Amino acid sequence: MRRTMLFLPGNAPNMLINGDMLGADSVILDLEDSVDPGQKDAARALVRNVLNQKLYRKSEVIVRINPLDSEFWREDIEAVVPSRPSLLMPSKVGRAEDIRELDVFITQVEQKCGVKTGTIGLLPLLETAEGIENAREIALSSQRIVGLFLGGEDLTADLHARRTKEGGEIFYARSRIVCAARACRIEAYDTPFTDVNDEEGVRRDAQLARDLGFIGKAAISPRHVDIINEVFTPSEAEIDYAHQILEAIAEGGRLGKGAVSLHGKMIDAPVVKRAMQIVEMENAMAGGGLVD
Ligand SMILES: CC(=O)SCCNC(=O)CCNC(=O)[C@H](O)C(C)(C)COP(=O)(O)OP(=O)(O)OC[C@H]1O[C@@H](n2cnc3c(N)ncnc32)[C@H](O)[C@@H]1OP(=O)(O)O
Ligand SMILES: O=C([O-])CC(=O)C(=O)O
Ligand SMILES: [Mg+2]
Repeated sequence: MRRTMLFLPGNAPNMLINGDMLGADSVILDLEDSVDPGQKDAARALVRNVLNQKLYRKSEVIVRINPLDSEFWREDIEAVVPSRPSLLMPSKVGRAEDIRELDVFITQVEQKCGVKTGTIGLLPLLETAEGIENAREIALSSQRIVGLFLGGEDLTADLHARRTKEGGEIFYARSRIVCAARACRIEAYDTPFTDVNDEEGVRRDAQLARDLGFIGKAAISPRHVDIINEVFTPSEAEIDYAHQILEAIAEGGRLGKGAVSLHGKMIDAPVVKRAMQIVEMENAMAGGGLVD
């Protein structure tokens, strides 16, 4: 499960040291926008140390790298791939060709440092109008890709829109990313909510994302982690209802019915599919494992 993905600036040792204790399923060690251009070398060295020392035992480690039109991305990859993060998050991905170029370079670095080809996965960050429009082609551009990630802050700037807590300005992008990801049988992950102090706001924003089909969400503050985890974890009531649905349809099946009524609501194949998704999540939680 990647319910909560906590961003940590790659040049903030105090945050990096504590990052594994904050309850996030994944951490995203950032070499991009939270690191000043003059600090990129220092951040790479720090992130590599964190990876080599295996400071993260509970959270999956993802490294966000600089965009392909920057001078930094090759050095980012050379610095961290030998230390094998689970995933790289390329930022501001606009086109499938960007990912293909990146894939070739990652393969070269993997070969150079004796890492098996294809070990490093990719979670592209789509945060430009071009990236949103090309979401499906990007999703299909490399076997390394495990999901698509929405970056609402840069996207809003690129759209010349206004960022609101309600998120109307990114509604289309959210839906498009979920649809493109699911069309390619991968998952979609939502942008962070940036008001650190607004706990109700982050809860509402996470609920909206889950309703739309995202299976996890970024956080920029440890204060958002428990809330996001809760929203993306099926509640006991949801799990109980899912089991009731499976029992009701099994009983219907014995009577030769494909649609039955449960508490006045119609239960048929798509409702059963959704119930099975909840039960799968319940089982994944019980297993406690990370999934791709
Ligand atoms: C649009 C984008 O690109 S988002 C992704 C890039 N941005 C980031 O990575 C930013 C990550 N977050 C942060 O840097 C900070 O949380 C800020 C700047 C947003 C807010 O900073 P502050 O107001 O100082 O946070 P706050 O007072 O809530 O911090 C409380 C504690 O949590 C720690 N903390 C804050 N954010 C994080 C984090 N993301 N990860 C780990 N620890 C953190 C602080 O170090 C502090 O610890 P301390 O009490 O031991 O000193
Ligand atoms: O990675 C993210 O979700 C945050 C980000 O860069 C953005 O919103 O521009
Ligand atoms: Mg961004």
